[in-house]
Amino acid sequence: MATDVGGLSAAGVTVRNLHRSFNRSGGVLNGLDLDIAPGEFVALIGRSGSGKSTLLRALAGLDRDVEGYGRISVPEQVSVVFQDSRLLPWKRLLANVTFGLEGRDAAERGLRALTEVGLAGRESAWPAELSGGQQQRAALARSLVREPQLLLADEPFGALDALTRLQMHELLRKLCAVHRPAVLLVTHDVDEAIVLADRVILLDGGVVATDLRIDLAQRSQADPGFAGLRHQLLDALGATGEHLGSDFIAPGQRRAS
Ligand SMILES: Nc1ncnc2c1ncn2[C@@H]1O[C@H](COP(=O)(O)OP(=O)(O)OP(=O)(O)O)[C@@H](O)[C@H]1O
Repeated sequence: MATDVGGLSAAGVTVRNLHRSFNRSGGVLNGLDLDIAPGEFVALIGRSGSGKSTLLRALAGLDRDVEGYGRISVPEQVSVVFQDSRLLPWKRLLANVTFGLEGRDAAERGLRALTEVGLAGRESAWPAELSGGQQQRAALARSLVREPQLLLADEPFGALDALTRLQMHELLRKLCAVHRPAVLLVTHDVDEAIVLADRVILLDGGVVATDLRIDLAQRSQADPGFAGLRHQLLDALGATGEHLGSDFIAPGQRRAS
């Protein structure tokens, strides 16, 4: 994967002219350009099949075939969180969080990370003993213990109930304020995107079709600017009124897990 993009910050993300197709029926990514500054939180939305996960996998280095179809520059330290926690069921929590971590202070760092995500005292638990929300907290701890410069998250809260999602939003915001990674969050939830991100980008036709900066005084639906941003994004998705589809989440809806 290319890492030299003309002296741009190594702590940010730069994508230039990225193409990806899986068969002859056309491209999923069609010359996509994207920049994410160090410490910036970007939410990625788009209809089902618009290529969100394809882009995330390319940035994560999980799609080797994407090489040669554009230029990608990501920081050295990248962590990925998925919808399911992907904890190893045969390892206790601390061992999961520190898996692959080097250094004599690995356990100490792991315990600190577990405390940060609200799982202090659960280091000896097996993953199966945790709720879905707790497992996602552990997945966040496993990511952040590596001090990533870039956190890639593919619908990390998609399988959680509404209340747990709200708690996870709080947690993620707090963790990002402390650790300051650049973040790319794939989500179907427009509200989640607005509440969490500095910028929301919409993928359509294999390119960034909308790029909206979020400047809310308070990060909640109570902010007077919230409804306008939501309407703008739903409009861009073609999701208002009779065109409301089922492949993303409109206000008041929650995706079934
Ligand atoms: N490994 C693969 N082989 C063949 N086709 C693929 C592969 N990965 C993705 N695709 C296709 O590429 C398109 C984009 O898929 P992708 O998963 O990136 O979309 P998405 O926007 O993340 O969708 P969703 O919101 O439903 O998760 C889809 O048509 C999908 O079938």
